Amino acid sequence: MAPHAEVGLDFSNGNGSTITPTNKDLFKVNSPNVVYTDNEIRSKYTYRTTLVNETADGKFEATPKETIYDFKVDRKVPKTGMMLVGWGGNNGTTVTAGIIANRRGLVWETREGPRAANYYGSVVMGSTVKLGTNAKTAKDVNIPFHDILPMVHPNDLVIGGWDISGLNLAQAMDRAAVLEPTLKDQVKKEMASMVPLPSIYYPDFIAANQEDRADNLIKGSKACMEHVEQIRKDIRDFKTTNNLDKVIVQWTANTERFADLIPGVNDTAENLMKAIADGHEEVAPSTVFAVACILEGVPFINGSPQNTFVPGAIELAEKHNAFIGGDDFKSGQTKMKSALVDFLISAGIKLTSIASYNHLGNNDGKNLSSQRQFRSKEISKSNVVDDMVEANSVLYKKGEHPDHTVVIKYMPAVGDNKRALDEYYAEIFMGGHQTISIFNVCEDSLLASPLIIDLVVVAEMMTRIQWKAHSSDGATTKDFKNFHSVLSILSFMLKAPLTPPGTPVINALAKQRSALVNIFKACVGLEPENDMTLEHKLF
Ligand SMILES: NC(=O)c1ccc[n+]([C@@H]2O[C@H](COP(=O)([O-])OP(=O)(O)OC[C@H]3O[C@@H](n4cnc5c(N)ncnc54)[C@H](O)[C@@H]3O)[C@@H](O)[C@H]2O)c1
Ligand SMILES: O=P([O-])([O-])O[C@@H]1[C@@H](O)[C@H](O)[C@@H](O)[C@H](O)[C@@H]1O
Repeated sequence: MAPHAEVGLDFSNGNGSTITPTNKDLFKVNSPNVVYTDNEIRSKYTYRTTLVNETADGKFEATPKETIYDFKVDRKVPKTGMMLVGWGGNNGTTVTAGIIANRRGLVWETREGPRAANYYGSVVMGSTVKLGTNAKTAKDVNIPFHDILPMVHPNDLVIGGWDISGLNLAQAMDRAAVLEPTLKDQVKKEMASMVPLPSIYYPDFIAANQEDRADNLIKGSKACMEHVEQIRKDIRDFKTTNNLDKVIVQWTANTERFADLIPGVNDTAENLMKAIADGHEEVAPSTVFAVACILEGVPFINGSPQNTFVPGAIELAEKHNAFIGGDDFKSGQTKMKSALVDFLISAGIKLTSIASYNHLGNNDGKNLSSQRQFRSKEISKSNVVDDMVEANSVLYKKGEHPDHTVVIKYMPAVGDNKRALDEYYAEIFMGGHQTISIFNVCEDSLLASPLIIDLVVVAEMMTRIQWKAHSSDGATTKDFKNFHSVLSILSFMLKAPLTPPGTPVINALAKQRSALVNIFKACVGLEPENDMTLEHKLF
């Protein structure tokens, strides 16, 4: 019997043998539940959970549950384009220069001596995951995250995008004042040839202080179908010109004010499309970009905190089986918060207040100096503790939560080098208190740029993973399906993770990373990392 027939994965390359992984794969899973061919990795994965029922006397009954999934991964790594909205900004210019520097293996002089290009801060390119334990030594074997599945390499990304400012990327990089001159000198020729496409500009959605850079515009100051169609054409032209297989679009433009949620305007896909056609004032530029990408079948990720994905946009994505993700890159202060709060509360320490202040002097800070744009950021920076607090009914009564204040001030002098000051105040054993004070200098764009890379690489990978479930009688649904349109798997990189409607939001950083790693491991038939290490305890 073919080694895999017994698990319903009888899959050969037509001449009766199953092709093993090519030598470019760092590892091969040796399992009857995993089949490799030239084009695909197929796995059969048993997902184990526990269903809990509350009994009449207020106790719980826990019942283990097993669901078997088939996963299919397309192994062909596509030629991929990354189009950034706000390409001429601090993040856009920095991530572009960073990828060029890595692609060319650049080294540049600094006061502390030579520095070489790297992808530090990228979970995909800079972290490792545990593959298993060495059969002989029983020591952990850890491999680069990027090698778990056949992912796009950032060096191969073709980069483009839009900006309301017409500066070329070299001029914009100088304006951003993020990178060392000795590095800029080595990439500026290539970046000078990069010019952002004109974009849509609806003044009421970003701070008035942004108007002076708005000189590269598509005609029209409110939503219309012409804007949607122009953006779709831009994407198609970029794909054709660069002979791309895939394009992923990310919003790294300015933070917009929240859009009002209005029944009949943005509550359904149909109403949103009608609102755009009617030029409704409440449709934001970021939502127009999201709609254009959904209609074009291109994943769209929102790196800013505004509510781009109004209910109508989410419904439209679901209808078109298109991928969306967001919101708001989780780069410095909030990433620290989502780890520290998880540590304190899961250690049984009762966090009672969080004071979260920062000042920065880049254009993002300038835009956020306007109250309505700041409010978008205040929301995304404040909600990040909710799940951890609600999960601990020992420390917190229902509805009880720590005091939490977020302050952001614009101080031009410090530029992109944001100063974050946090105080965490907690109740500890027998009426004691613990005060944790953190001073965190975040070079904001150097922290955000690797997240832009992670979001593109993971989102693209998700377009090549499909699944189907085995029913209790062992039958499976006929066709493979995509993951849900809302890519909540991206949450590790985002402050306010967008999740499928009605599903829980997980902000705890360790849980977010665990979900990302273990879903990718499941796609090659590997068990989730559980850290029990029984092999080191039971002997
Ligand atoms: N650490 C970080 O840098 C960080 C972390 C989390 C979130 N963010 C968010 O990422 C976004 C970008 O940050 P940044 O520091 O690069 O800001 P930035 O102001 O330097 O860049 C934003 C760019 O967007 C352009 N722009 C504005 N409206 C546009 C539109 N409608 N179409 C196309 N371009 C438009 C601007 O001209 C500017 O070049 C902001 O929303 C910010 O809040 C940044
Ligand atoms: O990611 P993080 O460091 O918590 O949050 C940051 C804010 O503190 C900062 O003021 C803002 O300009 C950045 O866009 C970013 O959102």
